Amino acid sequence: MEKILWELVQLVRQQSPLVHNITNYGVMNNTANALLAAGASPIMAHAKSEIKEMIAISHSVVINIGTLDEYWSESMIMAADTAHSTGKPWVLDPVGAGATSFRDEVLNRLLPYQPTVIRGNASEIIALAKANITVTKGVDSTAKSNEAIDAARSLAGQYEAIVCISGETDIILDHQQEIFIKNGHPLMTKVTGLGCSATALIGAFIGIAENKVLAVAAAMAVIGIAGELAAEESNGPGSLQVNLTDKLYSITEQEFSSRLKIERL
Ligand SMILES: Nc1ncnc2c1ncn2[C@@H]1O[C@H](COP(=O)(O)OP(=O)(O)OP(=O)(O)O)[C@@H](O)[C@H]1O
Ligand SMILES: Cc1ncsc1CCO
Ligand SMILES: [Mg+2]
Repeated sequence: MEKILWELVQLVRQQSPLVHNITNYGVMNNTANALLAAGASPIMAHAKSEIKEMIAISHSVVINIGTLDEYWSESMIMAADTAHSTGKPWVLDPVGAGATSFRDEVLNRLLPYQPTVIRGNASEIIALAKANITVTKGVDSTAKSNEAIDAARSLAGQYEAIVCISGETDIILDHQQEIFIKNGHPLMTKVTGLGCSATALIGAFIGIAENKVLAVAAAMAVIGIAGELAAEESNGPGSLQVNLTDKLYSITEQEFSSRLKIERL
């Protein structure tokens, strides 16, 4: 497994996929830098007048609703529609799902365009499944991670999507398989938008890999391991952000393979 995932890390470096991002103001810069450091080529663009042409030349699309507004939500829906109808892989980051009815309405309009991947933290994945009125399965008040897995399974089944729940353990699943990755560092939660960077990296990996589940696993593994390596050299969140970008750029096969903590069911 290390070998296959490492080959995907190398493939992103060699092929430098163009990743079209409609993402949020909070993370636009660090997300673009994470993509560049990993070897991909980012383009941040949200004007409705250029969405279709931009998607035509891109390998994949990232839609992140972090700083949603009325104009951007229309761009996102147009982008999701275009990606879906032209067969471009796309990833949805449902930032703040469940926080407001506006977010939930926009998410419910995006989901029918069948994201290739949905990546959120546990509470976002739970909220997304709850907000989705066509989901018949209720969400039990059991332990949080189990609840997120049920929500993720439900979303994966309904939209034929791969769902990734990030956190201490990253869980990646589709209707057939579940992968658990236990890399990363708690300090990563003190830097804004590392989840958004993870989503953007997923965009890069699904843009070039045939096997989309392994693509998501490779993206989550590389950011988790880069985060661990970076945390060991950092004094706090500020230096972690900088060191993590450097590690995404410089990570070696030896570092990747010796640290990877993965389980596949
Ligand atoms: N407690 C933890 N221990 C180790 N790694 C963690 C922990 N929490 C998060 N991570 C890692 O941090 C990265 C971001 O995941 P997180 O779940 O914090 O995203 P998020 O909540 O969407 O963040 P944001 O909204 O700020 O972008 C992932 O690579 C994840 O594996
Ligand atoms: C802090 C913040 N607010 C909206 S988006 C964002 C970045 C983390 O998702
Ligand atoms: Mg997030």
